[in-house]
Amino acid sequence: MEGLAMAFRKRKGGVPLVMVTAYDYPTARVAEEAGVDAVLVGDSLGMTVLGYTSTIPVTMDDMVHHARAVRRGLQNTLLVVDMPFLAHRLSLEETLRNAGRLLQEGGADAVKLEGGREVTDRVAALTEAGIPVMGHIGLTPQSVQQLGGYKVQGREPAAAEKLLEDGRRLEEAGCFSLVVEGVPEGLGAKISRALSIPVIGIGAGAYCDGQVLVIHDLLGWSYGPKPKFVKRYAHFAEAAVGAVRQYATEVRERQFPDPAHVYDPESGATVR
Ligand SMILES: Nc1nc(=O)c2c([nH]1)NC[C@@H]1CN(c3ccc(C(=O)N[C@@H](CCC(=O)O)C(=O)O)cc3)CN21
Ligand SMILES: CC(C)C(=O)C(=O)O
Ligand SMILES: [Mg+2]
Repeated sequence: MEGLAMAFRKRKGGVPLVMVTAYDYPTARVAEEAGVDAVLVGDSLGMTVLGYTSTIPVTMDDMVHHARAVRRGLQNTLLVVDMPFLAHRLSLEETLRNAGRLLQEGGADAVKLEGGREVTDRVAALTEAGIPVMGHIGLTPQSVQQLGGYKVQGREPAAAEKLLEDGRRLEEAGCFSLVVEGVPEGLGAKISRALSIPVIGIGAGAYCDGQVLVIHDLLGWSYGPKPKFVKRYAHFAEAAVGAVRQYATEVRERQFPDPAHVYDPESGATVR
């Protein structure tokens, strides 16, 4: 018996790994029933379910709250929870305390944190403390103010080389897997080939060891930005508006509730 994160790490080189975000009990149930390999409680929850325009306002308490709901919806699926803005930036001690909360209170199997070579000391400390860490480089949304928007990263050769080296150092520091976001397909391929841990891409092309998408994006239930890498597999927002409209019409036309949805229905329409 070994941990889910270590089992995930070993699956590099096989069938591509599938990760999807979840933010609450129903999205977790959907992910697990669909048979994904890992679920991520992403700090993207700030945008998808809390209505913020970035991930910056998301707090540790937010992450714990949503992780607990997702945990209740999962049985055997690896649960990774994002460290939110600054949760791993203040000190080693704060980093350990925050990651510890995600495991102890949130029920996470592993944490994910944004950053390259500048966070390898924290990756090593967490790993030594028994906390599996997934890295995240490239388009790192917590640095949106510095990046000047959600822009593709690593297009210049020097920037690409730096990201590749960041990946190498994160693996060396102990990451069991690495998310690479928003880079040209060739760089996603190069990083995946260079590392021995699974590289999970989002907007990083077809040659990564796995893919991750925000569940609201793939369900067609997002209201925020629409990155090029998103493919919609359903149209939930449209379907939901249609359903609520129909309900409203039926109430206004006294078609709902009908006898099937009433206790001890009266026999005639004359009661009204
Ligand atoms: N719903 C949702 N899906 C996500 O994938 C996601 C979030 N929210 N929130 C956090 C970050 C933000 N993400 C984003 C947001 C926008 C773009 C975007 O519009 N990118 C441009 C690239 C422009 C360029 O060429 O540099 C695009 O057109 O795809 C990318 C990633 C990814 N993450
Ligand atoms: C998109 C993934 C990688 C993420 O970090 C998030 O959902 O917050
Ligand atoms: Mg995130």
